Amino acid sequence: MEHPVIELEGLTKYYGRQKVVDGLTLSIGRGEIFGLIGPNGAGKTTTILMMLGLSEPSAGKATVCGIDATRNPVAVKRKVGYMPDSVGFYDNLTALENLQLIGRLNGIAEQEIIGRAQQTMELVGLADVMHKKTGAYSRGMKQRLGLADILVRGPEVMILDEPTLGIDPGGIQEFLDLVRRLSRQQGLTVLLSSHHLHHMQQVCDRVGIFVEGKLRMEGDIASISGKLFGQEPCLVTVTSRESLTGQTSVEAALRDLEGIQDVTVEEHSIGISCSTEITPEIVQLLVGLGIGITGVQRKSYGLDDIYARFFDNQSNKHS
Ligand SMILES: Nc1ncnc2c1ncn2[C@@H]1O[C@H](COP(=O)(O)OP(=O)(O)OP(=O)(O)O)[C@@H](O)[C@H]1O
Repeated sequence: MEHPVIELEGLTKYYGRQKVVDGLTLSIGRGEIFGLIGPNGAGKTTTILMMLGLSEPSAGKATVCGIDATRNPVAVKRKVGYMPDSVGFYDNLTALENLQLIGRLNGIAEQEIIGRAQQTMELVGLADVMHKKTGAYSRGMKQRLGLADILVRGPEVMILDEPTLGIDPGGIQEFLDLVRRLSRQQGLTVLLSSHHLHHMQQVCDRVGIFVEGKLRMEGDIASISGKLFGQEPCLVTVTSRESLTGQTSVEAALRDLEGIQDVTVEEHSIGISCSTEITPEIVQLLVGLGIGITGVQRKSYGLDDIYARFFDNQSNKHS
């Protein structure tokens, strides 16, 4: 990577004798959305705190926007907006007043504050409720206000720790869409931490799987999936309107296709495993045989499979 915005080199943290982060090396590029994925206690928050200069590494280095976070935490703070897993605001002030206060505390010129706060509320989709007291805000609204809190300071990097915690499913989708839109619009680099695989899959350009303080694997979902499941057969399931019971010619014809490994015919479905992607050939053949196809499904491997496979390997190693 040419000019990484976040660069971690051998980052290590001990708490007493417990090694919580273990030689973490990682680069994140400008405008990238990166997901640090790991179970509770993996060391995500500790890593984030070291990136912000709020916790001192036992070894290694965290550089953000070219600044050593440990040596110069104040300069890093100017470049990075951080949203902890629970965001606090003054409940008896309106959202706009809260945001103005944040602007003031961050040294934004008084004549600029109101305009900038209002503009930011529009950006995060809270313009119509900005005069409401934050005590009456839902968790999802507070998370949006958390983004506004970051954006009003004009950062280059956003670090969001478990941002989807406690938001309802519809709210999560909207929140993640918003993060992605903001990142793309403003060229913001985003680091999210989470143990919610599906959420990260929706928003991240690249993810790192982080377990027991170690980065076990990183890349985009497709490349991780390729590494883990590249040798796996393709699994295709075709469902039919008519009963396939006793139609031995269908099975025989499928078995003659190149790349077929196995065929299982049931009453209204055929399960096919193949060594390469030949779904179109399968469909063509079945249509040619006059089968009334009602559905075709190809198993694809997502983050859940990656995670499950990864932990399966882990538990095999430990057993
Ligand atoms: N200040 C501290 N002193 C001692 N141990 C700590 C401290 N902070 C964290 N730990 C321990 O370090 C490990 C990693 O914690 P960390 O909070 O970084 O994990 P995490 O991946 O963010 O998990 P979670 O999702 O639960 O927040 C845990 O075992 C935790 O108990």
